[in-house]
Amino acid sequence: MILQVDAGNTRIHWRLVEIDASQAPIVRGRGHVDHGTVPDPVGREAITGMELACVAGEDVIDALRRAFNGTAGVPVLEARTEAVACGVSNSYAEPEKMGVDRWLAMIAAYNHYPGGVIIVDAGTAVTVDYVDSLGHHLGGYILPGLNLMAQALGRNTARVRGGAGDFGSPVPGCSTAECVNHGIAWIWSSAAERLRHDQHNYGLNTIVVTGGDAEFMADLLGGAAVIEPDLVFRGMDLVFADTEPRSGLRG
Ligand SMILES: Nc1ncnc2c1ncn2[C@@H]1O[C@H](COP(=O)(O)OP(=O)(O)OP(=O)(O)O)[C@@H](O)[C@H]1O
Ligand SMILES: CC(C)(CO)[C@@H](O)C(=O)NCCC(=O)O
Ligand SMILES: [K+]
Repeated sequence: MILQVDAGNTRIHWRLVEIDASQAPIVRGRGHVDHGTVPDPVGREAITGMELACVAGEDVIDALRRAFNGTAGVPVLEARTEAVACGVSNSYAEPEKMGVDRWLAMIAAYNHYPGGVIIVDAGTAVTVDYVDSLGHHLGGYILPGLNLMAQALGRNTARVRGGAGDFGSPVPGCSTAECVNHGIAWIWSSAAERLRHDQHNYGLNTIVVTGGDAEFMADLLGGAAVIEPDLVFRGMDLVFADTEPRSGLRG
């Protein structure tokens, strides 16, 4: 079995994947980056490889490497952003500067949704990427995530405090908490309109949404979006398809 780990800036997500024809996910879990959580799935001895995608700090990568190389002795493959992979070509002049979560999500989305795709990853930050029907990354956006917007307001003002994470609807707010929360809903509903506009303009078939706030974003996009929680992991499935131990066991 392969342990896949996606380490973001807020949370670490992981899943165990069977290496047979099905390559089916078996168990999954998540932990908080702050707590230095290292995935500890049942039957660690059954893990024959680890695949890692990390946009968190080097300390997080080191902790994961130590935990698995050290105690389990399994090979650790770390995904890197490249200029070209699995049909997708990167628009960055310096591809290694692009977060590998974005890159893997683009690869998975392009390979599963033909005809051009917009990828929205609503995590700590919200990233938006456009990939056309030929696999060309047209470019993207990096925005503060929903919680980050509320936190930034709270941190930099004396009297503005958000509510409890329920952003509600974009109607005008009538209290500080409502003004903050509805403001966030309002900004993102405008962004959703913009996304649908760009989708049409650039001729992209599908909008795929992933990340901790995927449902919130998909609601704003109405029927226009597909929620795909495992986009980063599915990108790993593709970029690591020909590496050990996957390739060996597939025969
Ligand atoms: N139980 C939860 N714990 C933490 N965040 C949550 C939770 N439920 C929803 N969220 C939302 O999910 C966001 C984090 O998304 P995600 O888990 O994709 O983070 P991440 O992978 O660390 O992000 P990134 O990849 O941008 O660093 C938070 O900003 C928050 O708005
Ligand atoms: C933007 C985030 C934080 C989203 O997780 C990540 O992809 C990242 O750290 N990116 C590096 C900068 C870039 O992608 O251009
Ligand atoms: K993420």
